[in-house]
Amino acid sequence: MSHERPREVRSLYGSDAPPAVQRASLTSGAVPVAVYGLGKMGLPLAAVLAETTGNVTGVDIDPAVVERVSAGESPVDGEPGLPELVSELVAAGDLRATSDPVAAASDASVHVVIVPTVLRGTDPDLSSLAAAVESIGAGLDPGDLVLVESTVPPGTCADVVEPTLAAESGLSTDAFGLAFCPERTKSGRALADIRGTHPKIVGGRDIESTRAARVVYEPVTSNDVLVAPDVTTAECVKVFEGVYRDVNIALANELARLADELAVDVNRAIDLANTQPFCDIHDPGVGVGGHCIPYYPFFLLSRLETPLPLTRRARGINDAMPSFAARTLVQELDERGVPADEARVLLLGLAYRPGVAETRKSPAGPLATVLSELGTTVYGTDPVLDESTAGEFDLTPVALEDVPELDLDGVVLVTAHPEFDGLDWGALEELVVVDGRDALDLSGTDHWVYTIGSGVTNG
Ligand SMILES: NC(=O)c1ccc[n+]([C@@H]2O[C@H](COP(=O)([O-])OP(=O)(O)OC[C@H]3O[C@@H](n4cnc5c(N)ncnc54)[C@H](O)[C@@H]3O)[C@@H](O)[C@H]2O)c1
Ligand SMILES: CC(=O)N[C@@H]1[C@@H](OP(=O)(O)OP(=O)(O)OC[C@H]2O[C@@H](n3ccc(=O)[nH]c3=O)[C@H](O)[C@@H]2O)O[C@H](CO)[C@@H](O)[C@@H]1O
Repeated sequence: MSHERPREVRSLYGSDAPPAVQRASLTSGAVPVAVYGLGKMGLPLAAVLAETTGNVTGVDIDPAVVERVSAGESPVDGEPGLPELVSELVAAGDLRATSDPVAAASDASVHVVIVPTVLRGTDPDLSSLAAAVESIGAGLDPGDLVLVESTVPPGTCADVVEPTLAAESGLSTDAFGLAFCPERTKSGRALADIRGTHPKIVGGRDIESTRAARVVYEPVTSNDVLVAPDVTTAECVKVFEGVYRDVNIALANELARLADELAVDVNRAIDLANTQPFCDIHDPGVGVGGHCIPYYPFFLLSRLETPLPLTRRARGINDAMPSFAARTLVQELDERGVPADEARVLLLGLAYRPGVAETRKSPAGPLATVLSELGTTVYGTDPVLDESTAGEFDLTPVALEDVPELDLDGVVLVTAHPEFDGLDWGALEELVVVDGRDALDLSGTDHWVYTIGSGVTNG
């Protein structure tokens, strides 16, 4: 009896092999995959793709990242399961790393781009994306598929990625596939999110690109793969999610300002309003930080002619929250006879979100600056940051265990890390506290407490 070997394909775009053969080729490693960018999101993505296909080359321009991944180590901290997974995959030969993007691009037939788009001022800087795409173009073959996961301004795939790939490869645009497939992960949950917390969105430059992108992601996610009508719509999905969040939080912050005039606890009003299924007002707070939400509005604002007054105003409202917190603190200190230039104030939590060692756009930055400019002595403590990172701000970093030794007048809770639950507030001298996250219950202490959204909650 003769056993015919199942036909294998090496590339997916334009393949007329049966879907089962294409899927089996991907999951058996016959379709080589390259992932460009091995950062906080790129490495988890490369790992999940390697787990699915057994044949992934990760590319990074940082030689230290390549060296560590090649040694089976994870340079990314704070992602449960990632160190073990990288170690296993590298030992098995399923995941490799290189700093030679053109060699990786020549070997691979599926190329996944997950490099960052940062802002220069308020302008999106596409230089990392352009560099990665140029390298891919230099190694691009007919039948290859390029999948962009990096969040980008809508229009980037059509205006930048496709022409660059065509120019660098010398191929006509119908020889290769291109789809935008946004990363929908949250730091600290990357592996679980990539494996299927949310539906995966794919939007191809043409129907064939969308089809080929589905072949890649269907075995990766346990969730649905949803098709966007085109590549630019898929780009909008990710940016719109971020803008929605920013605008919604701005509404919450605006409503929070009513607490004093109306003498109501706006936080509780929001909680109760949200029991109606059509209402989902987010949480007011001391500000909106991180590497995503404060940036994405500018992916629209800086590139499009249509005025977007709501989006722009929301950014301004959220950016004004650190000053509001500082003003509230300084006013109360002043009423107690402690002028700003004699006050000693501690910022609790400098990272932008609990449990994530990231400080970009953290409200702690402007808060520390505003207070320092008033002559206040500012300290900061954060259990997830090392001293040099905490020292990036206009403040003196202190370890959490040394907080009781400080002779403080005021505290602002910026980020409610769970480690702060252990603070013995009763042992601290009477303080002015601004709770920027509706996270403290200091009833039973002598501290005067102003909670953003609730007003004076103790004192
Ligand atoms: N971090 C998140 O929570 C998150 C969530 C969703 C989406 N995203 C999106 O994912 C993308 C990547 O974000 P991240 O947090 O992983 O970034 P990161 O800053 O942690 O890592 C980026 C990596 O890319 C590398 N790099 C830069 N230019 C390169 C190039 N030309 N070729 C190869 N490697 C290059 C850098 O050396 C770095 O290791 C961004 O577009 C971001 O918007 C991030
Ligand atoms: C829906 C969601 O989870 N999206 C995530 C988001 O993740 P993130 O890590 O940026 O975290 P967020 O929770 O959005 O917080 C940002 C800042 O807003 C403050 N905030 C938050 C909620 C609120 O009601 N009131 C607030 O004031 C908070 O303190 C912090 O400073 O962006 C990623 C990249 O696109 C996404 O991938 C990821 O899905």
